[in-house]
Amino acid sequence: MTAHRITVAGDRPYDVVIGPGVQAELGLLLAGTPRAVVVHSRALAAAAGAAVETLQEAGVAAEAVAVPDGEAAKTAEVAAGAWEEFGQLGLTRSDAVVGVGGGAVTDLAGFLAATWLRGVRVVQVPTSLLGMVDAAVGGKTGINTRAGKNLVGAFHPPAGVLADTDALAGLPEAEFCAGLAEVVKCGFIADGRVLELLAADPSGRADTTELIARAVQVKADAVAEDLYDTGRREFLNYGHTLAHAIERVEDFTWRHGEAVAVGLVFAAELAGQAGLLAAADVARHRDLIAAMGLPTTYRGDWEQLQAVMRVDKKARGASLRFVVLDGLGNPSILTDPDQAWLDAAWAAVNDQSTHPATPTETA
Ligand SMILES: NC(=O)c1ccc[n+]([C@@H]2O[C@H](COP(=O)([O-])OP(=O)(O)OC[C@H]3O[C@@H](n4cnc5c(N)ncnc54)[C@H](O)[C@@H]3O)[C@@H](O)[C@H]2O)c1
Ligand SMILES: O=C(O)C(=O)C[C@@H](O)[C@H](O)[C@H](O)COP(=O)(O)O
Ligand SMILES: [Zn+2]
Repeated sequence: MTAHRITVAGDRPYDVVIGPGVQAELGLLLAGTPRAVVVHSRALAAAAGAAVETLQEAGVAAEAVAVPDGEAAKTAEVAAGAWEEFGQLGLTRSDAVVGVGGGAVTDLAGFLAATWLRGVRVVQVPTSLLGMVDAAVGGKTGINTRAGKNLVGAFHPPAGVLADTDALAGLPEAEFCAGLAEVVKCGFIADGRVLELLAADPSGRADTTELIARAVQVKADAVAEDLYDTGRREFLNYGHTLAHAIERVEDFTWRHGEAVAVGLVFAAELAGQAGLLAAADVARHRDLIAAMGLPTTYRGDWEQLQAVMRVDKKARGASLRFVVLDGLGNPSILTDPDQAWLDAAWAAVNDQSTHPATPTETA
């Protein structure tokens, strides 16, 4: 099977390569680089080992640096520990960082690359579906703080992204499913074909590579126009205002994609309340997301969630801003929606009678 190659345009364009075995291109991408550190969690030690080997065969002195798994990687303490290791390894500006893992590790690896010596190259090798379709692409890097998700970070585009679909064979089903939340998000905001493919096969297994390529194209188009998130890129945040609040309130024990799934239903309900989205399209959100095996409801403290939403990066001063759809495929920003609309949208996702156990409990 030939690989898909999607170029993300910008000052320093780069390719996202998608397909089986594409990790082997790492040596080519970093040829001539004296040294590289491969940042990974222990869960991905084998994939990181393969990356180190590929680099060494290409003449790059490569070392693996292990960090905690999942959201536990995205802390100031972990970043500080990695900076110390980079110092001991003597990483200079001609060297590079390679991120191997899910979105949490690629977010951290990107942040380390953005901050070390005020910026060294990073190549991302995402191993989760969510990392391939979203996190590893676009140069948003960051870590969490007690106040919220991704509150510290930098825009630091990668030098390349190698989405090796062979890695998905080892990805747990619940993680694959969580990654589909970002895929269906791209369907709702920009690419109706994604919605058709997922409606025909909600598991996402029949057309995985096409779905990855379509989601990456949606992201590439937004990032190329608006790297710094001041306009069109904000639409990629569809569903994330509530999602990030859920993640924070749940102490980052909810999968990002599962929180996004609830956030998408909430955002659709909000647009319905605002008279922007037809009832059938609101129902389409809920039905498709449920068919995909993702949560559509959440039981939580509405006052607390609203307080956390106020530190969302889209907020401006006292104004809350939400990405909503003014019809499918037509995202826009809704500023300071009526409290009654917010309360009604919350009531629609806070349906305790159908609420399952938290996703990580059922994994
Ligand atoms: N920077 C961005 O633009 C952006 C976009 C979307 C999401 N994100 C971030 O990405 C993170 C979520 O990423 P995620 O869903 O990949 O979660 P994750 O990184 O926590 O990975 C989920 C789990 O899957 C495991 N895993 C990953 N690949 C595997 C494989 N091939 N085989 C077996 N296990 C594997 C990981 O070890 C981890 O336990 C969140 O922190 C989110 O904020 C960032
Ligand atoms: O790339 C973007 O821009 C996105 O909004 C993609 C999101 O899926 C992603 O979760 C991102 O990390 C959220 O960004 P944030 O700025 O809200 O932290
Ligand atoms: Zn996201």
